[in-house]
Amino acid sequence: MSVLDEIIEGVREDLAERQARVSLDDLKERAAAGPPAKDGAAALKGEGVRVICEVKRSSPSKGALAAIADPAALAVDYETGGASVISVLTEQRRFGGSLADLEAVRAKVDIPVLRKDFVFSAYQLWEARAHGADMVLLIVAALEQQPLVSLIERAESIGLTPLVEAHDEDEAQRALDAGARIIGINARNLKTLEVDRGNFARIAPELPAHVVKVAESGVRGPHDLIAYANDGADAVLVGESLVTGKDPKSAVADLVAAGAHPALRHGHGRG
Ligand SMILES: O=P(O)(O)OC[C@@H](O)[C@@H](O)c1c[nH]c2ccccc12
Repeated sequence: MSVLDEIIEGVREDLAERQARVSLDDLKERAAAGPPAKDGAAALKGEGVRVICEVKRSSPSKGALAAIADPAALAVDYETGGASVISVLTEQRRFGGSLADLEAVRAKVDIPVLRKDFVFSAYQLWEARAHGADMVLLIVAALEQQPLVSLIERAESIGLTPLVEAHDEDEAQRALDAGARIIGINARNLKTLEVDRGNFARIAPELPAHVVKVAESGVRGPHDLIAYANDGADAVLVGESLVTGKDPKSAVADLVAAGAHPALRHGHGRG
């Protein structure tokens, strides 16, 4: 069994427990009572390279990364540093996250918030919306094509902007076929946990211009952002280097400054 399969098995068990406690109708009511979702796509477009900052306590590859007693305070630091979107891991067993984290972050920031989890059901989309998410991650490697198509459509119909994650050419093609408008290329293979920063450079140039391209994982600092920018990234998604660093606010500011550099404008350094 791959790491991804193991994670999904745990997610299924935890989901069954929540589904037994909270009805879909309850979630829909909560979602309707809250403010409408913010436009995640708009937040990632425009000049320069945008930075998505992640609240991440642990990971299957590295174990514990940071305690993060106050995820909302960290998210405020990210926002103050210039983040465009906050990603909140809600998977409990391997990443140490929760829906409570998502809700706490949502309450304190104004920028769009992404629910980062292993989503395979409409129930999880409603959970995301009910707890304040504006965006949701959908992982191609974890989904058959038909569910992927349905989840993208369903997410959009309830106001969530899907970020569709691929890690190789085939998955990127499946994401495109499924109608994804924002595609994340993960440097990490979720089945083996190996990181290959070359993934993005291989795949991104093949994607149509209208697709928002997000480089995910392995960004250690501004030099990695600039490399991704030169390969056509519209945004980067950063977790570990921010939560393990001393000063997340200034680390984000350094990334944002690198991403806003005039040399990267107009085709991100290729024009
Ligand atoms: O911590 P990093 O290397 O900066 O990576 C962040 C993010 O890309 C990573 O957490 C991630 C990318 N895709 C995922 C899917 C599920 C869980 C986590 C992820």
